[in-house]
Amino acid sequence: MADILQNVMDHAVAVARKAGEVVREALSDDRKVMTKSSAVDLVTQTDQKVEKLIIQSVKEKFPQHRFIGEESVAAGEPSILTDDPTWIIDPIDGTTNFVHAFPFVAISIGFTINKRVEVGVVYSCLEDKMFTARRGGGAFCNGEPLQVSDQTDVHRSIIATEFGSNRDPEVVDKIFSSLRNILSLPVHGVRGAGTAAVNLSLVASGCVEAYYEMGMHVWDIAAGSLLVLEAGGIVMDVDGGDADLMSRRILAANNRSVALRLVEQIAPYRPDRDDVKKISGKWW
Ligand SMILES: O=P([O-])([O-])O[C@@H]1[C@H](O)[C@H](O)[C@@H](O)[C@H](O)[C@H]1O
Ligand SMILES: [Mg+2]
Ligand SMILES: [Mg+2]
Repeated sequence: MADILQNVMDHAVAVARKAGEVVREALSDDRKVMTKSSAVDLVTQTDQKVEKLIIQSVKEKFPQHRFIGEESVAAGEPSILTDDPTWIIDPIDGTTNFVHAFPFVAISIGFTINKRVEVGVVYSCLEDKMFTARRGGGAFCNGEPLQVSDQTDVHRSIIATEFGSNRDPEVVDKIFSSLRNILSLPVHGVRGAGTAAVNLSLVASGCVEAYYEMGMHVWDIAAGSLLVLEAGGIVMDVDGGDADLMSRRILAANNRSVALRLVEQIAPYRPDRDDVKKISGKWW
């Protein structure tokens, strides 16, 4: 098992680096923008090209492994997590940033066995930061070990979150209700990098104390959640319950005391799960 996981890690890092090159080059091209679940859920040909590149390369090396890839799911592939070895891929996390050349864009690759993330690689390709984690083996950025912040007081914390791409009025109300509660605690600040994977790497790096979101997908958080755990942090549901990769809800924090103060402030809602087939023939 140990050797397999090392091979997986090495391959994930190599292919993420290659994908990052493609993304960086594409920044100088015209970016034709298409939409998916809503008018602000963007996708480009580069997202699709990079996902193909990653899946093809992994298939050659690990022909038995399964995949859950953001753009494959958008094209109709199922998004079901099984006990089999599975690569969970977000070819461009931060597509809106990519479209606008806002400088945080990541390739996120998580690898699960028995539905548990064993390897996580987040390549923040415009910063050239390669974040890596193996379960039980620590978290690293460009080879340097990561450690979450030791702040226990939420009032002295920075909290990361995102607005996502769901503009239903009830969802927007919940987002603002959580934000108002958290800002008024008060906290030192609220930030959002525009990519869930980078937000998680910021928690792992100790630059922000926590990140929460509802509505993101398993490919946004699979790799980054392991970074946080391996840097000494915790990952849970936004209501304080157990984390569930497919629930589209996450609260990742440096420690339990900060996390539980946030649980009290977050107005929760339940997006459709990643593993629930909503419309026949389409997995959203
Ligand atoms: O679409 P994408 O750019 O891969 O991923 C999105 C980003 O992570 C964004 O920060 C988050 O708010 C969304 O929920 C994600 O879907
Ligand atoms: Mg994403
Ligand atoms: Mg993406």
